[in-house]
Amino acid sequence: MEEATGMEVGVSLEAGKPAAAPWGMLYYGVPALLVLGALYRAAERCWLGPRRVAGALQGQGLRGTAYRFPAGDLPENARRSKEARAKPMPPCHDIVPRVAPLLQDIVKEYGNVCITWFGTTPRVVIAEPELVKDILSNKFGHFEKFTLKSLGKLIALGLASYEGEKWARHRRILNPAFHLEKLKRMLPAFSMCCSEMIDRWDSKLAGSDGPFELDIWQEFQNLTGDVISRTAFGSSFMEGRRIFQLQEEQADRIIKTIQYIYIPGYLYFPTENNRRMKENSREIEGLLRGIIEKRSRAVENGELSGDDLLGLMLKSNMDSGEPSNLRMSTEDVIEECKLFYFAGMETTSVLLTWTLVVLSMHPEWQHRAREEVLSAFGRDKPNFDGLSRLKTVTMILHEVLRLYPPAVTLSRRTFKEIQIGGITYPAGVGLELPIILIHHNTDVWGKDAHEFKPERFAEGISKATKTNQQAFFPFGWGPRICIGQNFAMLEAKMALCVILQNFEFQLSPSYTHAPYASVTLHPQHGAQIILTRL
Ligand code: HEM
Repeated sequence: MEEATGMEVGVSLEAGKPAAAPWGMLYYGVPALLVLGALYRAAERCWLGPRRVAGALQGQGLRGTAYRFPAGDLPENARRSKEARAKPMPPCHDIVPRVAPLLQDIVKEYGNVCITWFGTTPRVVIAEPELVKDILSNKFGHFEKFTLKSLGKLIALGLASYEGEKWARHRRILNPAFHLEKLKRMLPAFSMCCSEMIDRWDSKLAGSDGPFELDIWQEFQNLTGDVISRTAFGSSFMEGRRIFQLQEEQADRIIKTIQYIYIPGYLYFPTENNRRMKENSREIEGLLRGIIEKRSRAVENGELSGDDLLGLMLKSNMDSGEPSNLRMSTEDVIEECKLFYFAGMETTSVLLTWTLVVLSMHPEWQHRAREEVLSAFGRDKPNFDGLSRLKTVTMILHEVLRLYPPAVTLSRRTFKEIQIGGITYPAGVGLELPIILIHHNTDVWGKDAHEFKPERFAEGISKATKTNQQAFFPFGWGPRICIGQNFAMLEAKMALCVILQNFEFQLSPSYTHAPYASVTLHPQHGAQIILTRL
């Protein structure tokens, strides 16, 4: 079979006339130009653009890793993390070499501000607390969040991923739901979930008083899942639970995907994992739509909206004074509800898990915390004012958040050209803010930075560092600081108080200390604790 030529096409188009040379040029020329254009765009995206940006930064003295086509440092990071995960670590709090081995080495070699490669994109690591604070403060709107929108849609968009006016509007609407006054009204829900957890633990005793072993990582995921289902959806608690179970599966599937995300269109590949993620996403959205539409009708009819996050959000949306086209739509509310789970459930269970592990390693602090709790509440249910006054418990939680920050790193991107620490960054540069490295920096926290010393927080957060500088960012900083931080601290205090009132705990011989960074800072092999009834 002969190859088609431009002439033949010319003949067919021109009804028998001999084809002229321009038709042949058109036939070959247009596709060739299209292919060249696509190749140029790909080269610009994967090679020329990144090299230009990196060159501009290196020209100002920034050092870092060399670009390796096409995935940058991602494969090396995956390899180093896998290697670190293969070995447990001694039961101490110097966890950075295990949790972020490559990041630690890069910063050691190239300094606190240095270049790494996230796939084809240069990313500057900024491990200087003052610079991190400036970036997160975002005074002049020079930074935006670095989110992968395609993945975001499968997990949750919502407040955490928006920018500009949309973010400001959603933050205004959501803020009232997290006011202390509203949280106070959620306390009975926190308390009920904690009591149910204690009842579950008691049922494991099966009539004996003897010690028993539990994986508290699982227990706290159940607890915080219950708390967020109850506080987000109130009476629709059981449907909420189903939604959050699906969300949990979704999170596991996303983690499997993330290492391939630099491959263009990877999410559209017909893999089993991709198919299940899309199915889950549809089911979650369908269930949420049902709950939201029912509740929206009730709010519009002036019925009680309820004290749960959904009701408060719908009420605040209706009272916002915004014209109806600027209020949150059902789609918007769906994304915010999905986000509550991701932002609020896992982070708090991580905090509680490491708190029990650390208090098992440091029984003297467990004892001090119990004394404080018993003198504040005896065996009664903890109340809002009492919880707000706890000093030792707060110091302990802060020290755990410092050593084991649930969100290990934060990221941003320059939106406009900007100077940071004497370096001019063009627009579009990714920034990685390694909270865990800053929290473990001996120059900032002193030689004992890797030790558990809650007393460093005795005079408050601002006096906790050696240098008196702000270097404690477990909830972020600036306008995008965690909207749920008071919610999380209240929930963690309530759970810890109830546990201290009822049980003494220590590490099980089967426990292996193995923190690792998944979406948040997980215990790789669970957290087996032995509990003894008091
Ligand atoms: C110990 C528990 C928690 C930790 C450590 C934590 C940590 C964080 C951090 C570091 C950020 C800032 C992210 C950034 O700047 O890129 C953030 C934002 C956020 N958190 Fe939390 N969080 C916790 C609990 C919660 C809870 C309980 C909720 C809700 C029920 C929540 C909802 C959010 C939301 C909606 C945002 C986005 C705020 C915005 O962009 O305006 N978080 N969280």
